[in-house]
Amino acid sequence: MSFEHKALQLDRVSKHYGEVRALEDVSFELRKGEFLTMLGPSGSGKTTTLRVIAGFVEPSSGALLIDGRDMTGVPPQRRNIGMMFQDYALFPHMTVLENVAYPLETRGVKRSERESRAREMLGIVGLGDFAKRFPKQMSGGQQQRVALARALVFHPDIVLLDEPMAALDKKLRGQMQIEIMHIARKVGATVVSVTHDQEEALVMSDRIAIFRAGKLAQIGTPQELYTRPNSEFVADFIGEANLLRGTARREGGICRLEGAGWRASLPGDDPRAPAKTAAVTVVLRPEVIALAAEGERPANALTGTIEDRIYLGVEFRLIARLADGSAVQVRSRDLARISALAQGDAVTLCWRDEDFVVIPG
Ligand SMILES: Nc1ncnc2c1ncn2[C@@H]1O[C@H](COP(=O)(O)OP(=O)(O)OP(=O)(O)O)[C@@H](O)[C@H]1O
Repeated sequence: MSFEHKALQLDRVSKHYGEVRALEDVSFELRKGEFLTMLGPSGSGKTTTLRVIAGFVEPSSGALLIDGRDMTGVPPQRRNIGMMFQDYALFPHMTVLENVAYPLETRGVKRSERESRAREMLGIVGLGDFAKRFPKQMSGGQQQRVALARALVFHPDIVLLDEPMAALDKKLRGQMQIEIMHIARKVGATVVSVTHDQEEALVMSDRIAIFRAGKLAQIGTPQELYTRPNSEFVADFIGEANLLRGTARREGGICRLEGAGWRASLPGDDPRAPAKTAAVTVVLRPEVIALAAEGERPANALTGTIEDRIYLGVEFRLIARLADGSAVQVRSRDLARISALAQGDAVTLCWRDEDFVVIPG
């Protein structure tokens, strides 16, 4: 067994402001070098979690450990944490090099070493030639990389990013997401980021933590959250999801699932199969649904009528209306067959056993 410390551990952390439960029993751990993004609706507890880690907010209960050390009572300046916030607030009267060297100065590193380390970090963020400039002579993306260099230069245990891309335009944001991820990986930084941007979370993160009303709804790799969401909330929050309501019941060794206009089945020993008759919601991503072949009677199927068919170049978006009036979204590259369909046509759609998620209720 390895005794290496986790870079970060939150153990049942809660934060209450009077009646407001900003955080409730939040627990997770990060390995060294891991990149975690916190995602969730406004007011769900992301910023509070970031502040608890930084030490600006003391938890009401629970424990926070950084590199195995309990942080209770340790003030922010005594935690070895780098931060890059929305307004990355570079010092306007200092050169780029002085900005990056600043955290080393406050930590008592001597001048010659400060300068060489700041230069090295500027090289890593691709700004080796900009040391003598002032922030206002740099573009938004460059300024942001200076801020990142400043957050990383003192080899922090953890780097906190709060909406790091919010001030950038969409195109630059996409580039910077990849760049920041690469730089963090290169220096082996353990990163906790907060964003409202789902795509940003998917692009940058080793794992994503989804928050809902102060609680951790689910934490996992982007693929795990997308393919195995544990709730309707997570299914809806990451990507698009069709939610089919129905009932599951046992029939011999098989679990049959059924609702208005759809049916599916699972082997009885499949972990997704409920043990006894229960209300269920089936989650189907639009791209796992296909048109059934002529005359086929698939085990996992839904029948409906075509309501709309939208051509998007590489694929079609199909909207089918089920018997109970609910709509199902399909994304398909079966261009030839879908082109032949018209509004109001009856269709049978199908999907593979491994491509659906069953959620109780
Ligand atoms: N100092 C405070 N006093 C009282 N309530 C607070 C305080 N700080 C946060 N809260 C409340 O705690 C809850 C969680 O807030 P938090 O800022 O962590 O959410 P968030 O997920 O970061 O939201 P956003 O995406 O809008 O930034 C909210 O209901 C908020 O109003």
